[in-house]
Amino acid sequence: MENRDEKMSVSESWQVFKFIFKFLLPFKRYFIWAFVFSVITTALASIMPFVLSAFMDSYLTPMRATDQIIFYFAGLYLALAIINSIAFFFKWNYLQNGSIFVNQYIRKKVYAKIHTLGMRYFDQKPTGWLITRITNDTDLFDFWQMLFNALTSVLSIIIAFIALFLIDHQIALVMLIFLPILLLSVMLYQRVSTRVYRAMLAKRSELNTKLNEYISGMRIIQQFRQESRLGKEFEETNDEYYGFRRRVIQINGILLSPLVNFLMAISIIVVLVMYSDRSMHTVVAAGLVYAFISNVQIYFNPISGLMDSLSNFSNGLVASSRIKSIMEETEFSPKQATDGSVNNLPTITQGKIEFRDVSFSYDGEHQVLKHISFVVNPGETVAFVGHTGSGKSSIINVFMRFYEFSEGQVLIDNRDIRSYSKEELREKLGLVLQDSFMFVASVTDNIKMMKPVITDKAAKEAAKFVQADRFIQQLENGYDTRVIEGGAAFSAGERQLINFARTIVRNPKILLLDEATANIDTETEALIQAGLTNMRQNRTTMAIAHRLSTIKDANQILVLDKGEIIERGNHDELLEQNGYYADMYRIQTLQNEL
Ligand SMILES: Nc1ncnc2c1ncn2[C@@H]1O[C@H](COP(=O)(O)OP(=O)(O)OP(=O)(O)O)[C@@H](O)[C@H]1O
Repeated sequence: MENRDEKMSVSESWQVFKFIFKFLLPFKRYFIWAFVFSVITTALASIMPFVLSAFMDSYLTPMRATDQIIFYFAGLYLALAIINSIAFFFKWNYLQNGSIFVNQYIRKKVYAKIHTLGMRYFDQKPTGWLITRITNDTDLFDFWQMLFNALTSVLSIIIAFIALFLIDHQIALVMLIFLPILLLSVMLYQRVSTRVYRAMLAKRSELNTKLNEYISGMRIIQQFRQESRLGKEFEETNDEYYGFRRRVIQINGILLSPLVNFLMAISIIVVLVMYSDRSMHTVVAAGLVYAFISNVQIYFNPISGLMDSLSNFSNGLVASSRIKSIMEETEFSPKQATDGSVNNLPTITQGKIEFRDVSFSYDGEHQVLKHISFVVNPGETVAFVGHTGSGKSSIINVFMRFYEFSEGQVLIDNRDIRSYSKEELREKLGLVLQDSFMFVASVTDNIKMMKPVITDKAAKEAAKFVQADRFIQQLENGYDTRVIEGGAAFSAGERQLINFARTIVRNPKILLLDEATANIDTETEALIQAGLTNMRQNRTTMAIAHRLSTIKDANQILVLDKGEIIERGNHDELLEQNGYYADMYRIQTLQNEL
């Protein structure tokens, strides 16, 4: 994706620009006001030297300037300076606020969009890449500022030129010669700086991706002593990033101000030479020379700003093209037929589940589920067993609507799963994964998942129900103990118990247990098996388990192999079949005995 940074065609840039404009429009009034105040400050900057020039030429000769005249000119100059400062204050405020609002708005939109995307999208995008888009790229979305700066720079040049022309049209026309040279330097700067700047941004994105990977994988990194290798890798990327940053500084240092200042110095010399030449034949008013030179400065000064704006503009376009690609992403989370409607939505009352000839692939090429069919009656438990990678979790992924399936039908209470609203499915399907994520909040809030309708009492009851109460009571602050990010201070088993409570407090009709007891030691497991049995009462359950002892009592056990069901029946029936399940069971029993 970063490689897209290299070059954008004109039509691509235009598309991106149109896309950007949609986000800028709601905030246009900030920029219109900023522009109005900017016209005032620019005009005043050009006018103020005239006041001084008039004073210098008319009164700066012996005995001419009376107290009253000095007072009059000083007052006028001061009044203009005050108006200028006030106008500058408003210009600055409108501009900065407008930019902040645009950034805030686009970030909110990108974040909201990400929530509509399906798991398939997240499978493909590194987390660090996404974080960079939402944080850094949205910051580069400062188009109003850039457009504004470019516009006011041009305006400033035009006003200054008019002033020069009014003072002395002959010398003013000579000043025009500098314009193509200035434009050439703008183009040169843009070409050189954009390339380096983009490379720097790409490195920053890479750095974020790496950082995210390192922090999330810290445990494995430490376990396998990867610190020094990854440290070196990080250092290399970091060095490269700072290398590009230094080059950006060097380019700016050489091209941005010094070049423009140098050209300005030459033009001032030209002005002085021309005025000197003129003074040979006629009287040259010093005040006018001062006003002219002041306006020459106003004429040149915006050029560095213009260079900067144009360069930021093209970098912003690249950043925006990446934001655009997220906003136009169509890898949505699977749609429900009832999306958008609020009335007559069906509800799950029984909890009957049926898979009819379901096939599924993550990438559209490799089928990971092939013609899966089974029925689970309300209140019954179906268990999936099989080798690693045989497709057990994929059945749950399909059922949870994390991914769209291509063939067959999934039914709940004899209705197509797509006919239920997302909210109904999230409410009635309780998923317990192998490892559960905990949020930075109290234990109670982690059970309630910040849902206000769930009372503290209900949260505690749920914890008791799944046998989590005992360990929570032993925590320093009991249910009020604050959980640190990810629940790192809890054991995996403790996190799992809280997860059980979190699931059960919502009273789901259907339970999905994906290796739910894998992280719990045998002693704790014995304790919570009772809790799990309670949880399963009056609920339809789909359970995945490697330890067959935990699913012996399931009404139905489906044995999967390479995405197909190869055996089905209850524990006794499967032992009788003497196939794959019976083998697995014998091996596990033997291991336990040993
Ligand atoms: N997000 C994904 N994108 C692409 N392929 C995937 C994805 N998740 C799983 N797979 C592939 O689908 C197949 C089935 O995986 P699944 O996770 O369903 O197996 P499983 O039986 O649950 O395995 P385990 O017991 O190890 O959890 C595997 O070949 C796996 O590589």
